[in-house]
Amino acid sequence: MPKVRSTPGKPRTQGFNHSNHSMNPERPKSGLKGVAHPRTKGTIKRLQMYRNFKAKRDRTGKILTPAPFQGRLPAGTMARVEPTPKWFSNSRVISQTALQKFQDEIGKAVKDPYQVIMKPSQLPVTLLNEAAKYKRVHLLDTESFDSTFGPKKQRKRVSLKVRDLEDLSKAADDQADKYDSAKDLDLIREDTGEKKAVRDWVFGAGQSKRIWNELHKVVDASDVLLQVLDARDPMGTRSKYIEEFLRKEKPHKHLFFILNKVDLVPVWVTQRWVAILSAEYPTIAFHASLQHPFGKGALINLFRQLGKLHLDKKQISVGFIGYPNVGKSSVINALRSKKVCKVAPIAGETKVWQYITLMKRIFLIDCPGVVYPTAETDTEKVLKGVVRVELVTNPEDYVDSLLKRVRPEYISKNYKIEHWDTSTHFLEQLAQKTGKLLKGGEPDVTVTARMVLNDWQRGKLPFYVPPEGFAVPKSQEGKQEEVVAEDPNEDAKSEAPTFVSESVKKAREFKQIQDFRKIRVGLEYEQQDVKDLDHIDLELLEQQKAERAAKKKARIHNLGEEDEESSDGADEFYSEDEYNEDLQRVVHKKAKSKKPQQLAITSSGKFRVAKIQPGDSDDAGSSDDDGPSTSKAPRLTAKQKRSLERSQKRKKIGSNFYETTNVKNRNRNKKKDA
Ligand SMILES: Nc1nc2c(ncn2[C@@H]2O[C@H](COP(=O)(O)OP(=O)(O)OP(=O)(O)O)[C@@H](O)[C@H]2O)c(=O)[nH]1
Repeated sequence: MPKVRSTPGKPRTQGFNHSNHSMNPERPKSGLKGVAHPRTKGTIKRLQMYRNFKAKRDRTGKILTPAPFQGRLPAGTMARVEPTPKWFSNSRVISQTALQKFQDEIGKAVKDPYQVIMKPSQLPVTLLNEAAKYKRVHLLDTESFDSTFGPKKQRKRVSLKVRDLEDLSKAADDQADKYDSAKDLDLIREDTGEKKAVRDWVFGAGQSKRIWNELHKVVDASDVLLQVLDARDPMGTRSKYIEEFLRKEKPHKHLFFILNKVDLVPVWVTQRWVAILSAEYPTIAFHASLQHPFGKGALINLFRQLGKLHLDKKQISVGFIGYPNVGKSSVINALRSKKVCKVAPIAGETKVWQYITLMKRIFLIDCPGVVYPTAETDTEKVLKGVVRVELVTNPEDYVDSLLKRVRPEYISKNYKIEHWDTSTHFLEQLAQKTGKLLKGGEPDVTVTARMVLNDWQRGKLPFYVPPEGFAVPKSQEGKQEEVVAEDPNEDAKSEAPTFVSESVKKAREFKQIQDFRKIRVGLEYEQQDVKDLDHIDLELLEQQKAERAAKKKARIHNLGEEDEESSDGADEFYSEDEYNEDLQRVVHKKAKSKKPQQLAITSSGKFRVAKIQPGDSDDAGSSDDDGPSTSKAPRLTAKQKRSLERSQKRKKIGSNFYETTNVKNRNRNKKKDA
């Protein structure tokens, strides 16, 4: 029987479609002859969609049935945009005053190195910079109207700088006036026999493309950057270039200063430099030593504050950047109390960046020393320790400047030489004294000069650049002027504010006031170099100390009942000694008690005691495999366990072969005993 359709030629609009047509999503899959891979429903629907989105045209191309987007509504009908709020989901309108307030307040916070903006990516930061609004569309800058239709469509027009003959003669006259024969490279000059010496390659140290790449890798990988400065010459080892780069290009990265080697300068100098530098960036004085570190507590405290501010981040990377030989690797070693980075008294010891884990969430990155593009002379490079003394060709050339920088009393004391006229005279006397002689008893000036320069680079000769605002003693005025005149960072110096209370105020807000009296100065300074400390922060320090002691007492007293929620002053300063002391005391106390409690150190550095719940899981970061603990024994964090182990360990000298080596029969004797 023939099929019956309601309207011949039109597709079926209702009922089941049983046809075997390949575009029928309902067609039966089985029994299709000659079809190896029948189309799935999804494919058919997609193909239908393409078909429906195409306009149907006749042979001449005239549209018979328009595609949905090509249709025109008949005159008089109204087209409406669907009234839904989703059209506005990505935008928000704020009033002009609110925008102004946002720009003022966030703008201030962004520029302040003492403030941290949390989640900057979620703020409309482009609103801060009005220029950004206009910077977005640069269509005409990148592509002019002439080249819009491709390079071949460009109209070739001769570009002439002048329009007529008059213009041309005027331009020629102007050029003739400006001509400077000294700058003319094509001018053939008479050979005077005088030629510029080729610069020694050693003076290019720390400037190679490779080192700069390393620096940029570290900058990119770090959330926080610590610029390590040498306390003897902080402005000379500081890089305005990097600071500017970070401020403009990476405003979300925090920059701090570490004033290292504070054991080599008088304490008041450290105090004053910290105050000067703190006006610009938070500064921490540091002595990178494994035995007697200074500033470690303050730095760890800073990391903890940062960790607390960025609880959303899994880890915080801290990059150490700075001049060669300022002690970046040493600071890392001091923080870890262990030799994890290679350290040497010569520049360029760190070759590539390296990652070091400090805490569970804090990673440190050591960077090779970078020399920034400034107009430094070779003498400055040698005296800043940028170049290795053994590679310098004529070391005696630099001794003269060295003798001008160090007070004669210190030189006399160090080398037991009373008087000298010139640097050569000094070197000759020293060579005689130390037995550095050539054939025929001639003093070996070169080797002696190397020795003196090495002493200087290793911090054996007392020297420091006087901090700004320091009145130079009358007797030393001439010498100090020379030092100041040679300083390449003269601009930076004059920009630096004097010892203002503003910087002290900032440091107080930052809660990193350090007790400079604890610095162990390793060099003997005399006369004018010895000065009292400014008591401006010391009083505050005492006050803070008393407060902390009272709080600590209360904390120890209340230990067991105190809860994290009830604890206040999460940002309080907590020195490293106090921290270790507390840790030991609490660990021992808890280890003795048999209360079924779990002890943990909260992120705020407080001790939190929480009741053990049945089936309570281990701390996420704890990697100890001490086996399952019973509910009765106090559960300790990995750090506490390690500290407990350390305190219980017997002191050994040397090592037992069977304990340190993985040998087959290690437990043979033990079994026998059993
Ligand atoms: N007296 C004193 N010496 C320090 C201090 N910190 C570092 N040094 C010494 O300075 C020298 C250079 O230290 P490094 O840690 O290798 O310096 P660096 O900045 O990593 O050097 P590069 O590897 O060239 O980048 C070493 O001899 C250290 O012992 C400090 O606080 N006090």
